[in-house]
Amino acid sequence: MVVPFTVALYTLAEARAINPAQKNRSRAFILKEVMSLKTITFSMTTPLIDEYRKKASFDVNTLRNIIDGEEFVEAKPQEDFAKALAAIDALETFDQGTAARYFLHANVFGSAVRSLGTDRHAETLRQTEQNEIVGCFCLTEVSHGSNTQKMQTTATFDKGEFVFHTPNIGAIKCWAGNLSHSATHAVVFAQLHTEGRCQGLHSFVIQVRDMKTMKPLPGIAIGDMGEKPGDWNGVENGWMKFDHHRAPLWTLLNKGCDVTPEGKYVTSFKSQSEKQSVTLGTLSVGRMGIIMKGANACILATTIALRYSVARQEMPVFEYPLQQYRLIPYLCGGFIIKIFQKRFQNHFVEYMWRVMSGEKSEELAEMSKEIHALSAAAKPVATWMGIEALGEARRACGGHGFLTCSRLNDLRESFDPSQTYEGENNMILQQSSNIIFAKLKEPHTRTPMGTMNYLLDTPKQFSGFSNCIVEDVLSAYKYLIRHLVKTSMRDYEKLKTTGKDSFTIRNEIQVHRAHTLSIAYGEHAIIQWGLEFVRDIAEQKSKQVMQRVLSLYSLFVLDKHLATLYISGYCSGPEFGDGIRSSLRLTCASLAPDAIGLVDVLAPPDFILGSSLGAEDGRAYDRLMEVFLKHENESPPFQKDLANFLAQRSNNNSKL
Ligand SMILES: Cc1cc2nc3c(=O)[nH]c(=O)nc-3n(C[C@H](O)[C@H](O)[C@H](O)COP(=O)(O)OP(=O)(O)OC[C@H]3O[C@@H](n4cnc5c(N)ncnc54)[C@H](O)[C@@H]3O)c2cc1C
Repeated sequence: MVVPFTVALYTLAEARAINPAQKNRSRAFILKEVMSLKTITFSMTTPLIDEYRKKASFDVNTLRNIIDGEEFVEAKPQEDFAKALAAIDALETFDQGTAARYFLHANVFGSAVRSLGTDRHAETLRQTEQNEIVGCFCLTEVSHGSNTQKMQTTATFDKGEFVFHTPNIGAIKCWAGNLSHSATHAVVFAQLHTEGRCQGLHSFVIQVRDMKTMKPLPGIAIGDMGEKPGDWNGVENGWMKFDHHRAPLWTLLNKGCDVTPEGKYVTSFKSQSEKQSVTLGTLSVGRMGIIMKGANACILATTIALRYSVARQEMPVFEYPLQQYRLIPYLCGGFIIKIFQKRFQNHFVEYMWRVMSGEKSEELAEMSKEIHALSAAAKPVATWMGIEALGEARRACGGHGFLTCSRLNDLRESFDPSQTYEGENNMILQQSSNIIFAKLKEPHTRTPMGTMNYLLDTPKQFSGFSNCIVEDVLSAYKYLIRHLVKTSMRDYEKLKTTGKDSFTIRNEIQVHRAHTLSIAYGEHAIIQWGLEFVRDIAEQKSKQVMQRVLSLYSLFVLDKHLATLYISGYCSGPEFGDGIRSSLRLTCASLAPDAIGLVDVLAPPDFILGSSLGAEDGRAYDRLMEVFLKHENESPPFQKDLANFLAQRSNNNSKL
């Protein structure tokens, strides 16, 4: 059974409850089709694409079950959470807007209340889970997004209540999905003022609309931010302005801190930064989900472009090695990022389970930091690859790729903001490197998920290739990461002597240093977990093809670091660089016969893919003609005027 699609029922039912029909496509229809996926068969109507199917060295159904099967979602005790995430994964290949709305309500709003609140928020949580209320998440303000410390909305203790206020235009909350028309409740981040001083950024869960009239409560103004491209138009990204809005004390999400009825601030956090990192740690949930968007973007892009490439006659353009090189690595990226995200999600579900069970161990605190570092590194790595894949796929389909019916431009627009929300990619990479630097000050770097275990090792320089190219790639990454840690820290220490503050110094060591370090850390973890997954595959043909899929992904991402590897002294002379690049070309060519089979493993059914170029029967031209013929309108009125104008011009010219 294929987990993500069969469990779509769960999400679709839930999502429909909170999402007004934004589109004409019927979700009930999708659901019916989705449920029939278990018995999916190919229609075999075009000899050309079927010839390519026959070239696959593995069985598509077997590999599909290995990659996407039920056994892949291991988190049995927390099945509902895992299923909900899997269902969102399925849903967003069809419509990111609906998926985002549901995710924001159930996972971002819900998780914030669950992880930052306490028993007194149990009723809000129950209402969220039962869809009795609709939630949104309000962090960003008009003049501040990435720099969360500078948020200006205030929540001031006054006579046993909090008074929420927006001091200026720049402090208006904005971008919150679900807010414009639907949200009844919001998690709001505001500077908490009590005992005559600001206690820093805190989170609150407040009601924002009357449940019956759906009008904003007194002291709250809400509006919509206007049109956006792609699926995001239906997401209701809204703005909210407070004018001395009063809310009860229990609205403070009070894990680790509270305000007494007398207005006294109490906290068990040792420092502001500890509190800040716990408060914002809730964003990891969103980031983890967004990693899957990177995989989905790669899968949708290459499904469309590779199927079209084999249909593009006379000689299919697929046969050009450059065309293969432009697409197959992204297909491999789709597989490997998906594998990584599923494992990460299993860890995360386990972590959440332990937190909810009340565990307070040092190991759990370590895990929280590691989840934060890894999600902040892997989200940029995955989403950048996904957006690149969609751009390359659009170009690889030539002019027809530009047509709306290819869906590639729509997809690119819809996936684009994944680079920005839940932490702008470049910004959150800083969080990842900061955690790595802090970890390096400890006596050992062993971590619960094992992604930092190697940080204190002394990696060796390149001395020749082994018989496992992925291991070779991992060795190069370890050296690269060590080099980037050393150079970043060296520059940090140097800048410290100039008297600059740590915020400035951290910003100044990003280019070619900490920024690249976080990317390399994320890529290393993705490859390492991919290797462990592939090693465990028992069925030989699937294992062999997945070894090549992993090799190609690993070589493709490492290739981008060659210059830094040479600068670092890891290698000299052409052997290493030539070796990596020739392996890259050879592995890509070796995967060409398997490419269409691999696409079939992860491709959604046609009605979800929604592309004339990428349909599974390979009849791209017939489908294009269907679209062309739909636009064969009655003659437009201006044609008559045009004919008159042309006749007049011709008369005038003949008189000259
Ligand atoms: C479709 C969409 C949905 C969203 N949904 C929500 C939501 O539901 N709730 C919510 O609260 N927010 C939401 N957001 C807002 C989003 O989280 C912010 O846009 C994001 O955090 C970036 O903040 P910003 O837009 O203020 O950019 P800025 O912080 O102004 O950044 C602008 C640019 O400057 C760079 N920059 C900033 N600081 C630094 C630095 N120190 N060093 C180097 N470069 C820097 C950034 O990398 C970025 O490229 C959404 C955004 C989008 C596009």
